[in-house]
Amino acid sequence: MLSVKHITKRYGTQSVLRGIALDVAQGEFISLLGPSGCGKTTLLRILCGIETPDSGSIHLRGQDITALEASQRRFGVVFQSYALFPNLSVAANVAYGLQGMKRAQQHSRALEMLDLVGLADQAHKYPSQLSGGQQQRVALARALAPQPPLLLLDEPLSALDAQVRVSLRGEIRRLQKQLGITTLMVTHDQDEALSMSDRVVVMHKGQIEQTGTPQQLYSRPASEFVAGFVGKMNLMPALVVGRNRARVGTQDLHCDIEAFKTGSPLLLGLRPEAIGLRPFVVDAEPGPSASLNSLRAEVLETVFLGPCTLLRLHCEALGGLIIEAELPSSDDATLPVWLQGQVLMELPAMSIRGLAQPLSTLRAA
Ligand SMILES: Nc1ncnc2c1ncn2[C@@H]1O[C@H](COP(=O)(O)OP(=O)(O)OP(=O)(O)O)[C@@H](O)[C@H]1O
Repeated sequence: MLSVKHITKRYGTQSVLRGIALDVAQGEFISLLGPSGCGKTTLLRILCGIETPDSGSIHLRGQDITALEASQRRFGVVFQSYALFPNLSVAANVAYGLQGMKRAQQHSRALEMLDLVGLADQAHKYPSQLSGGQQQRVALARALAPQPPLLLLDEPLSALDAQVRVSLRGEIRRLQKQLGITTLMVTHDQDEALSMSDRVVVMHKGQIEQTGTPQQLYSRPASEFVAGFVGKMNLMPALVVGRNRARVGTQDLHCDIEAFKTGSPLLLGLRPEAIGLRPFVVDAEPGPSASLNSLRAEVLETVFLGPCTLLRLHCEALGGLIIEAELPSSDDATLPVWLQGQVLMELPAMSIRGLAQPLSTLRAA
């Protein structure tokens, strides 16, 4: 439905976007996720038509729209600041973009949209009489009223307090699915991106680092940056020593690294919640098996986080690395006594991923 081809943008000597390419299907909800300054807002502004790229093109349903003005593109846009007209009623704000329609039609369409966002009874009020969350719902109704081909959301929830933000996430997603409107949202909040999107585009230094479903990004991050930005991950420098086997410190680990060549250095990634812990029994320490790597470790610290407890573990065999594990809290939220001193740390082979360049991309290069 939307195709972005090799967009580049410089401001002076700074290269802000470097060869962005992205295809979006009809009805998809895509998040552009990345840290401050990675270029996501610039990309959204280029899509809106309020900024021009230095090179590359944008195609909507096969038509090249790169040279079209923002007003000709007719995209719905919602900004972080609600940008409502303070001197117009809520209904008049929503009707604002419906200039081509007759007045009565404008009004009934505005009421219909306000009904969709649950604000039909607030139509007569002025923006200053509404809460932040309500104002953002009005902005959403206004953006959707002219039935735009594409909805662009620029950090739409970041000005709201935490509770409103979470409930509006669900509301925006429900509405987007109901209307089947193709949507791109800029955010720096990973929870927001993971919970709302069909696919997430992770951006870093003006480039796309990885594109995938929330589940793909979480379970198979392609790089150290994605692993660190989307959730938490233990990172272990390693050397591939055989098929699905890598050495960390003095320890060989079974892991899920099919695509890596023997002899190549790589970074292994392991989520804290994938790690199992058992009591350590002297002389009963099992060695690594093909499915589970069992290693002795010392508990350095435990931090209670509510739904889980974070443990920092020192593992001599892994070259003295500090590994973080997360244990789900029990009913009474107390930790077993054996979680002091020495424990047996179990690292499931299938959860240990390779994060450096896989063999296939090296071959392609
Ligand atoms: N009009 C401009 N003139 C010069 N530099 C700009 C301009 N707009 C953006 N930049 C620079 O381009 C880089 C990317 O900015 P952009 O706003 O796209 O990042 P972002 O990922 O959206 O960050 P944030 O989340 O902080 O908004 C930044 O270093 C910014 O300072």
